[in-house]
Amino acid sequence: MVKLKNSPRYIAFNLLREIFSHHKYSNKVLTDFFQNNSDISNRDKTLVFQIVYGTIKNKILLEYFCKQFINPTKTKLQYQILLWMSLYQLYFLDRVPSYAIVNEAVNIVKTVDQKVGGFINGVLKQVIKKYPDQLVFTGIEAREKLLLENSMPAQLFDFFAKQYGVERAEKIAVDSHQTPKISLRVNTLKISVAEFIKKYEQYQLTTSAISPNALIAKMPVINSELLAAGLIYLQDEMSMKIVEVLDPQPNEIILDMCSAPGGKTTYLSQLMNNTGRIDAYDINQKRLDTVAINSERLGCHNIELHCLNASEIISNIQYDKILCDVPCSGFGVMKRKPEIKYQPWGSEQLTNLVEIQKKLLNKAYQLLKPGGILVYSTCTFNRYENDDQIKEFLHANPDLILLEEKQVFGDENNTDGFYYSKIQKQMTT
Ligand SMILES: C[S@@+](CC[C@H](N)C(=O)[O-])C[C@H]1O[C@@H](n2cnc3c(N)ncnc32)[C@H](O)[C@@H]1O
Repeated sequence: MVKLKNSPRYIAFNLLREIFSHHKYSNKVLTDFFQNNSDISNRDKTLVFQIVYGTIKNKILLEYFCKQFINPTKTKLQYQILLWMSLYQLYFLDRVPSYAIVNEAVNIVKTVDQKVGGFINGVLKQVIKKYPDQLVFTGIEAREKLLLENSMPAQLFDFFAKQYGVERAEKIAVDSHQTPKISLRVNTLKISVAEFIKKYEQYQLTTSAISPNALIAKMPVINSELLAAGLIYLQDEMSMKIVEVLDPQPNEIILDMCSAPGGKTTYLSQLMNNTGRIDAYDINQKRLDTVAINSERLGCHNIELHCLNASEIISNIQYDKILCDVPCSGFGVMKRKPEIKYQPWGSEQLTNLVEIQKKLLNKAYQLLKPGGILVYSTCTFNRYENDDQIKEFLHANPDLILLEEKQVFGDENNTDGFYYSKIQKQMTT
């Protein structure tokens, strides 16, 4: 039993249960787990990561094939999860023979309930008999195939199609299933981009067409010494672009209303060359601690942290510039966090987010000096959170001018999807 508890599949099963039962984010669950279990070998870590991430990424497809053999309404979620992850290993990973996958699934389920071993064994053997080599679709239409292949819930697809058209929704679905690039920001507080490229060519780096300080790596940098030394921050190119749109200058006083985990805050600091001051707020203390850790690692010394609901800031400061990078539905980062697709998105959840964003925007308006610049951004595709939100904001505050607005879709440059608008408060006459 001790052996089983250390097995990557048993670990993956438990992490997947946690993610699916409590709507948690896989990157957070995986990071926390590995931080608390540093004795796991790199090889086992990779397998756990592959099974967890691959099962989530392909959940709708795996569920579709499992349903041919079980009645999901009568099968507990945890047994379905075990079947999904077993099918993922059988048809997407080629390292392990099928009998080993079946045996281990049976042993895993026995730790939950001895009596269910036969059921899991039977289902998996039927699946292998029907699909000896690969999972094949029969008799389904193009739309259903697209949704299954990209594990896109039909309701979410229709939501995108209603707002942006069917063609765009199809691109969103396909992009949501791609593998994101390894994009990193060179911390020019410590090293220049040119020097970095020369010194670390083993990561097979290429420059970015989107940001001068971004590089794309072919080799993984996740466990590298570069992170520990604060030479890089793992950041999507579009996330960097948003900071560049705000265009922070040395010695300015800048407000960052929703700063955690600190990707944009520390980039602001970098572009200001550690001068001036950034007031960085976040409502969540644990997440704000991460901003502190990242700032320390990157050598950013012009950041003051405040744990508070930023829509309730009481201050006389009139900021030169404000970044309002609000909490949002996050549909632009589905290829990094595929579980976003399966959250129970209803009008209530989305309306709540829109209300929070509106309050943050209203506070930003109060705290922006005349002539000052505000950048509002989300990492999502949803007009209510994006262009409609800003239209209403501008309508309510006629002294604001829209300087720039953009909805970026992830397929355009294999980046995360983002929306931003750059707004200026007119000088009083
Ligand atoms: C999109 S994330 C920010 C990402 C960050 N700007 C970056 O680039 O690393 C949104 C953040 O807003 C925080 N948040 C949510 N509601 C808030 C509020 N009312 N006031 C301040 N922060 C809030 C969340 O805790 C979360 O960390």
